Amino acid sequence: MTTEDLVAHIHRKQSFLCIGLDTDLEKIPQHLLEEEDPIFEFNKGIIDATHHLCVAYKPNIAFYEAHGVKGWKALEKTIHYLNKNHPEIFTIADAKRGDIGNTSTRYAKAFFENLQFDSITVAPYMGKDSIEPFLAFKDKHTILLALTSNQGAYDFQTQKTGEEELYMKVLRTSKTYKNAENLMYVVGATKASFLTGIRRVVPNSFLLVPGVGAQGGSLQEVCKYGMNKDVGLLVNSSRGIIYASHTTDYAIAAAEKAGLIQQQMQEVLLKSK
Ligand SMILES: O=c1ccn([C@@H]2O[C@H](COP(=O)(O)O)[C@@H](O)[C@H]2O)c(=O)[nH]1
Repeated sequence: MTTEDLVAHIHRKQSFLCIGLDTDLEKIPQHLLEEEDPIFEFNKGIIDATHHLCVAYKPNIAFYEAHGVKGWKALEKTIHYLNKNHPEIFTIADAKRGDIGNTSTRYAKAFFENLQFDSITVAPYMGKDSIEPFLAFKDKHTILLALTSNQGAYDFQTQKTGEEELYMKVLRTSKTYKNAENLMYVVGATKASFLTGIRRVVPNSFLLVPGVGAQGGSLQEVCKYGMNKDVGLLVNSSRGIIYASHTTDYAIAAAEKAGLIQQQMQEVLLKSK
């Protein structure tokens, strides 16, 4: 998917919501455990109820890998279901990969070619030759971890390396990579006050912003400091939406939560006109 397609989709739906499919067998409604593939059934219920309210879905790969072959099959079914029924929706494999170039190429093939995701999250720690193999795929997007939402972000990411903080160095250096136009960045909603500085370095890039909802980040603050002329934001909520109810009405409850966020996003978009 091109960035232009994503921007048009955001304006059409008046939403820049990404719903996280962090599907946990211990949290999904009990009745689904009787299904042959409870993870897929849960995801299908969430997608059917919420697809008109969001522009992206982000399965976190850990929740699938934890179940071995069964989990991987559920992931495969989920991405096929999305691509077949909602091809306009931007899909993010939250896999946080990255390795020496030869290996990164295999990760890229696994998620971009085999599974047909539109994007993947990648850790920047191993540098240029670990990231460029992902960037080589046309109309696929590599979402680099810049400033993450967790407390541990302060251990390394905000520490100075020479003149600037490590996350700033990640932003600035990655802009010099081949096919850098295919880059997006993860910035946690819990770090909204950093967004002004981040926008000085990457004014035009899309930011994937996790951390509203369960982690307490503020949508309003993220929009205030992070929005650009193309909106430039995909704001993710996982648990806050998909576990709004733990019983048979889980999909309706998820749609209600997603609808509230979409309304707030619409208000922001109208005001920014
Ligand atoms: O900095 C980061 C990077 C990734 N995540 C992931 O996003 C979701 C957030 O889930 P919530 O339930 O909305 O808190 C989850 O998959 C994380 O692994 C992040 O939170 N922060």
